Amino acid sequence: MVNASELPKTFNGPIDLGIIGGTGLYQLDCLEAIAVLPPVKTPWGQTSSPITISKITGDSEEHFHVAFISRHGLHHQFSPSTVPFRANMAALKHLRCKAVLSFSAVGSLQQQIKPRDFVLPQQIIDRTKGVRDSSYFNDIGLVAHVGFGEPFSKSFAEYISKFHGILENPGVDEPCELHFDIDTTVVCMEGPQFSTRAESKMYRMLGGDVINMSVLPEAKLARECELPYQMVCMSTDYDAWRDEAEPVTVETVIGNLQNNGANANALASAIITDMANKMPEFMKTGDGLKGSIKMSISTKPAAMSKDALEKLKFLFPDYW
Ligand SMILES: CSC[C@H]1O[C@H](OP(=O)(O)O)[C@H](O)[C@@H]1O
Ligand SMILES: Nc1ncnc2[nH]cnc12
Repeated sequence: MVNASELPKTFNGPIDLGIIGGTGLYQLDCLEAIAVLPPVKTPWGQTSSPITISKITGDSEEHFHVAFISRHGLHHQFSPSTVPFRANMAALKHLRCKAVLSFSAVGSLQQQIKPRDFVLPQQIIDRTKGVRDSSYFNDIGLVAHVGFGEPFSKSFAEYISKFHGILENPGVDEPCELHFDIDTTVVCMEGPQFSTRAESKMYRMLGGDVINMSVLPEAKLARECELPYQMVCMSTDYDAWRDEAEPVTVETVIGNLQNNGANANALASAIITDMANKMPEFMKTGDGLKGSIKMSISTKPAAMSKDALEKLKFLFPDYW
């Protein structure tokens, strides 16, 4: 394998898929890098990590390009509250990604979602504390309200769920499952501390299935960038709701990261290979999101701030 420092630091063509790796997934070994962009500067700050660009050649010799960002940085230096979420999503949009696939280590709030199972949530409950910058449209002079009733891309989730057979659980009798249902809900808490037992039980009452600290504002920002977005949640623990068991610790999480990482690589590899052979419809059409941001702007053109518009050109060079 070529040393990252010997690879080009620029890449000019459009990227097809953006991938965000979370805890324990700081790179995707299934991908061979062709360029490594140093942390990208955006109007919302610098990305949390360099962006690794990879090229996959499909059956028809067409090239498919992937950009990978490590959410917490290559050395896990950004806590969930300090991840530069706006910069990360803006960089993927600027690179002209057509969709974003995100990975996250989560706690399970349901008995049937075992540690090492994967989950494709379709709903979110927001338990963050308002300390994260969660919009590109919160400045004076450019206000927009995007629809967020269905925060994930159902088409993308359906596409991913085709590959459920890929997950392995070596040395354990029970197979790893891929859970996907229209009501499956991820709770996003602020952290960095884990939940109390009482909170964990409350999240179950609210209808939570899994819990993490990072789906927000990532999913909101993807929506504001008109990007189809799906998070693959990888269960590492049973959080704190089970009275008979010790509440989650980081050791429990780490204990399951290795298997989850291997399955994440296998799943990503299958998805990318399939996409390289035939681009899925939701990526070709934009999954109904194309042009949505223009319709969501409330500010009258005469009152729009030049500064705000200038920043947004980074995301939407053709809109204003
Ligand atoms: C180390 S456990 C808590 C940590 O793990 C998850 O990270 P990510 O979503 O980036 O995989 C969770 O959201 C917390 O940030
Ligand atoms: N129990 C938990 N709560 C929040 N984030 C997590 N990430 C992994 N396990 C978690």
